[in-house]
Amino acid sequence: MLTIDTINKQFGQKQVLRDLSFNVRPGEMFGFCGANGAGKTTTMRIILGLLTADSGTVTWQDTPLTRAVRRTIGYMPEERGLYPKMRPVEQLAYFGQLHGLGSAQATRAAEQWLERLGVVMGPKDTIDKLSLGNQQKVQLAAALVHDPSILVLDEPFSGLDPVAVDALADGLLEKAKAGVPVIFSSHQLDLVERLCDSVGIINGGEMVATGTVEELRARESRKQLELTVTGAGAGWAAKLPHAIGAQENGNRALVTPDSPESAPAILTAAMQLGTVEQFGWKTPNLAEIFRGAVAA
Ligand SMILES: Nc1ncnc2c1ncn2[C@@H]1O[C@H](COP(=O)(O)OP(=O)(O)OP(=O)(O)O)[C@@H](O)[C@H]1O
Repeated sequence: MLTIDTINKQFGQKQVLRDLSFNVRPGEMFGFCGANGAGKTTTMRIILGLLTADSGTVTWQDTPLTRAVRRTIGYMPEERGLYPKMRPVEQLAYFGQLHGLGSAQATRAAEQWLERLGVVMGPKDTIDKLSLGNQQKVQLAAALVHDPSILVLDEPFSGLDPVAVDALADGLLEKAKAGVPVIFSSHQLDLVERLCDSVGIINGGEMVATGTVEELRARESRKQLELTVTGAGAGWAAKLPHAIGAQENGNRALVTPDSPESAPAILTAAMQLGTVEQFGWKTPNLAEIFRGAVAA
């Protein structure tokens, strides 16, 4: 298991990470979410050993990460670092060899990942001739080419077209299935919700929520009621008792009760206003869970 335990990091006077902890098991996809500047990249750099934490530890299988283990991590940095005048296959094969692959094996892996991620290029194109999205795919291939034992990817999906998103998602799921722990940061919460076994939400350098999407959902559930009421007339939702918030949209409304126990009273009142077609707790999606967690 990859364990990030009580990490703290300060830049100058600014505390950027505060007692940050989370685990990622072999084979687990961990979605790392947080607003801009929340501390995701800093955390990933500490995992990679590119930055040193002021306190706290990063361990893999209960042992502090050595240089040798860190060499087996597939890392996609936020700032992309490719050699613009190299051809993608040469670049990737070079990275593969730096990580210990033989020359033929590295070239074969490079070609496979370029094809798999659908990099569109001419046979002689150097990296600077590729579109930004295709350069991004080459950068991703660089993290994957050496068959990493851990994957740490900083916003790997940003800027990719939907076909490339699916190709990368398949590639990551395959790695996870093979037992690799995969951490990726993303602002695309629908994608995180679809792909990840577990999620961490960081806010101001603190982990404010971790768990499976289902666990986070359970914590956020029973907060909003969804109602459909016909024949009640405009402004009906505002007339409901025990509501501290109501968004009405025609026959439908989202109502925030003052407490979960107020739901029956709200239902009774709605039945007096019109015909209740539908009534129940709203299932929050990850974006709503995220907003709730960072606002708390
Ligand atoms: N080298 C540095 N020196 C000073 N401050 C830094 C440095 N690196 C990051 N920071 C600050 O640390 C905080 C966390 O930044 P970080 O890049 O980790 O956030 P992030 O969650 O990855 O954001 P984003 O989603 O925008 O990429 C920010 O306030 C940033 O300005």
